[in-house]
Amino acid sequence: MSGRTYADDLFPLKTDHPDEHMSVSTTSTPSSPNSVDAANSRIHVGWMTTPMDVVEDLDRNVAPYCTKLGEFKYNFVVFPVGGVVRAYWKPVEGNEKHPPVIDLPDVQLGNNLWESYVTGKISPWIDCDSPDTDFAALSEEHLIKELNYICYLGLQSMTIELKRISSPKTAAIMNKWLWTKNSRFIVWVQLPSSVEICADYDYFSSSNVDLWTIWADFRKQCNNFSGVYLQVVLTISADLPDEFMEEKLVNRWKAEPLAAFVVETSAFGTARSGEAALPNSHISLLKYLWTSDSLRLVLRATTDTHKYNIQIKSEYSLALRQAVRDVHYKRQQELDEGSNDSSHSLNVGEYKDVLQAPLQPLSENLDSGVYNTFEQDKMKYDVYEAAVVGALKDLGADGRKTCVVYLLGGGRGPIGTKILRAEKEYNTTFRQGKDPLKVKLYIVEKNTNAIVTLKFMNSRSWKRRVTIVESDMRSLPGIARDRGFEQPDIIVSELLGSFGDNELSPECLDGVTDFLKPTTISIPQKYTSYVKPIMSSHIHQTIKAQSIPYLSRALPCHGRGEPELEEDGSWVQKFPQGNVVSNMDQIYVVYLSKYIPLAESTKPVFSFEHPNFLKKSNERSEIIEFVMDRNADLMGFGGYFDLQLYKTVMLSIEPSTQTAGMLSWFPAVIPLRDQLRVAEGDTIRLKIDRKIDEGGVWYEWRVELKKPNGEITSTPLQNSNGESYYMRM
Ligand SMILES: C[S@@+](CC[C@H](N)C(=O)[O-])C[C@H]1O[C@@H](n2cnc3c(N)ncnc32)[C@H](O)[C@@H]1O
Repeated sequence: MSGRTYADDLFPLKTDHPDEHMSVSTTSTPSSPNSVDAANSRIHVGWMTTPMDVVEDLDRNVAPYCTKLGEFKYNFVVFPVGGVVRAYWKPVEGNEKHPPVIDLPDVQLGNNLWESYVTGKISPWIDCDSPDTDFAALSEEHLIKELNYICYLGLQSMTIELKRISSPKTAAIMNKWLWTKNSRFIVWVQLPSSVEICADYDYFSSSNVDLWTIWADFRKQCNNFSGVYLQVVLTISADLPDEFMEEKLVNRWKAEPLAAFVVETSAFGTARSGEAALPNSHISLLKYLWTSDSLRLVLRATTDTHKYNIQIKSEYSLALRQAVRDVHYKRQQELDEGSNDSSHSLNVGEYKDVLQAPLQPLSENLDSGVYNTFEQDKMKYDVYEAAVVGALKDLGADGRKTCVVYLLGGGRGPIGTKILRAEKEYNTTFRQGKDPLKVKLYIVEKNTNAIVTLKFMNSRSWKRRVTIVESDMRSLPGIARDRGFEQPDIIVSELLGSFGDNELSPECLDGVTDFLKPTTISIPQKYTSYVKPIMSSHIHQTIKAQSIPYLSRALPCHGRGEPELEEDGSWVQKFPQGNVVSNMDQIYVVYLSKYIPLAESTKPVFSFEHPNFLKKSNERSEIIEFVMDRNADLMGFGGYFDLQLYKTVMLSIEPSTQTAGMLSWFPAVIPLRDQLRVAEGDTIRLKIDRKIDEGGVWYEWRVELKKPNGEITSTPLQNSNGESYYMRM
């Protein structure tokens, strides 16, 4: 059995092209995982059929046509869905307009081949946004016909090329189709190669437009439909527009559902070897945006050289593969080399762009698996140990013999172990083994299940040195009085979420203030949250699209409401604000991948210092301002924090000071209900409040957008009264 299929015959990958290995980097051997052969099958290069290909009866000879393309190393084809005769019909001015009927017979290819090897192209003459209303109506009618024929053929993907800056009618048809049709295929929206070639381009009125805004408007007109089905394709011609040259503009495509690049043959020059080659600027662009090997490359002939120089077809496909074939491989190698122990034990890749609800360890007891995940982060605990050593050093300078330390919220005890190690480290380093300082350790934990582990640890690892207190720390002052506990010299805690205070560390630690000495040191001493504006239609859609299965309608959620018993006996959590609003008005934890920051640096939001002897309120209200430097869609804000454990000993997930190798906290995301279009020079102001009542804490936020002309608009207030995201005390 050869294992060959009909598809192998259709798109054979092996050729006898003698120059093949010359035109591809000579550094890899065929047996390496990144060899030419591996790249041929891993990187998909397609051929877009154009009028230059048209031969007699092509619409009925798709199979031999594809076989020929396969020999030139193309592994799919972008073919007019109604056939080439219809696709290249030209309406004649003033005449009755009757386009040729769809005539691309399905039985010439197996259904699986239509599915996997053919991307249907909408006939280029179709222009639903034409100012000629009759022609626009005709175009609408025929666009629907072609969409239906794509379904009939069972194609998995199709492409429609935008000819205009503004295509609201085309978008409306696609929007209705995407939202209402059962048969789903991926829609590739192919952008023009520059704004200037658009049919409705006007030098004066189009000055603020770029290719990204053409796409973003189209996506918005399709109500930001899921990027799994609505994707964008960039066209690369000989001249690259500025927005493909400037990094901050190019990187916006990393936040969009980019499907493919259509590279025109006019972009190719000739290498010294005499073969077709792309200019360096084009290669850099492709490399920069090649975020995954699942992206596709499509060759579009804009010249007819290939008719006379058949071999150039393989040169094009090889040059395209060569441009990107190392990118993903090298990136992976770099990641593997740069990763540390913690990242190996926690496979962070699995978490990319996955929404996680922030933990609420105060109101919900954590389980053993979650504690186990925390404990993989060696770095965090090492830094805690260093902070405790620092505090013992300062306190121990007076020669004292004991130091009373309380670990508040001990979990399964990893910081307890570090505190005892810090004692040893301090005695070895600063007391040279003489007059050792003894740490008297108390561990307070309210999770009754974790107490089982703490007691076990005490007998097995800590030689019963630790006093385990099963209690909410806010009751500690009373308990300590009743049981005669000593006041602490040091309190140590780790009650922090991705946005710093969002696991209610301030409220918990304030609860022990009455029990402290004026000299008690708190580790941490201070923490600050930070924000940075971000763009990501993927995360926006993911948050919006969350749904609650019927049987999960009463599971604990994060709003203020409690589940209610229905008349039919089922329980349900009601969201008077609606499910979508409730989704958007929450804070998430996300290992951000498909996003870009819209500012170079973060700005601080809320700070808390401990001990809070002055009993300062933990309510906060801040306005944080950023000036936008490009056209973009603001999706919301990335949230981060840093933690001053003791003096200069810090932990941080704030990007500029991030603790290397620490994985305990992924960034927080504070979303807006809708993506907000901003332009270069606009100012955005995040107005965010931290509010408190007797039952809990919540954030409320909105964004004010100020245009350079002074005009101000505001997004709706989110999470008013903690309806959607309420952190219970
Ligand atoms: C984020 S976990 C950290 C656990 C542990 N220190 C570690 O680093 O692995 C916070 C712990 O504090 C406990 N906790 C939270 N609020 C508390 C409170 N008010 N009183 C006592 N324990 C609390 C939780 O049950 C949880 O075990």
